[in-house]
Amino acid sequence: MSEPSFLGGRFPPHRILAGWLGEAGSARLLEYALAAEDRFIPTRLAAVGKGRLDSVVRHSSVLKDLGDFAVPLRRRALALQAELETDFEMPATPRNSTQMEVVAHGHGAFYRAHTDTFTGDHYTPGGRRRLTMVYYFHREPRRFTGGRLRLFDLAGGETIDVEPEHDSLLVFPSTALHEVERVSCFKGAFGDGRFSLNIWLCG
Ligand SMILES: O=C(O)CCC(=O)C(=O)O
Ligand SMILES: [Fe+2]
Repeated sequence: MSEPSFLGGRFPPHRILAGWLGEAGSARLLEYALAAEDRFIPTRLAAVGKGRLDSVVRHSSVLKDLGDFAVPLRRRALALQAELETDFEMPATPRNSTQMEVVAHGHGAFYRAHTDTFTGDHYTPGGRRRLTMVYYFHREPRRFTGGRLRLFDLAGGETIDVEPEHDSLLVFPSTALHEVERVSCFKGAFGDGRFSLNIWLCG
C-alpha cells in the first residue's frame, strides 16, 4: 500500500491504490458498464424550477446492478478494511454490509460538496457508511476533462484534487467533505465518460 498522502492531519486520511484491478480486470468492468448503458438511470436528487427536474447537487447516472462483479469486488474491498481502519485510526468494526454502484459522469456531470454519511440519499437503505472507496475506470486515452475528486481539508478551506486515473482506487472516511469537479466530454459518447465504482463499507 502507498505511503499516507494526507498532510500533517490537515486533510482527512486518504489512500490512492494504483492498478487496483489490473489491466484485464479494469477492461472487463468497463466492458460490463458500456454494455449496460440502457440500464443506467439519472442520479438526480433535487427538483427546482417550474416542475422541471434539475440537478443542483449531483448530476450523473448510476447502475446499481454489478452482476457477477458484485461478489469478487466486495471481497476485494473487504480485504482492505482492517488495514485501512488502522491507517486511518478508525475504530475496527466487524465486517458488515457494503453498498456498491457504478456511476457514469458524462458531459456536464458533477457532484457538489457533500459527505457520504448523508442519509437523505434514497440510494442509502440503512447501514452507516464508514469507508468510501471510489474505483476509477474509463477508455484510454481519456476522452474527458475535469472530473477531479476534490477532498476538502478539515476546516473546509483548502483542497486536495485527485485525478480519476484509470484503474486506481481512492479511499477515505465517509465523513470527509468532497466533491466531483464538473466533467467536460463535449459531443462525447456515453462510453467516453468518467466511470467510477463506488463501494461503501458500512458498519
Ligand atoms: O466519483 C467520485 O470521485 C466520487 C463520487 C462521490 O462522491 C459519491 O458518489 O458519493
Ligand atoms: Fe461522495
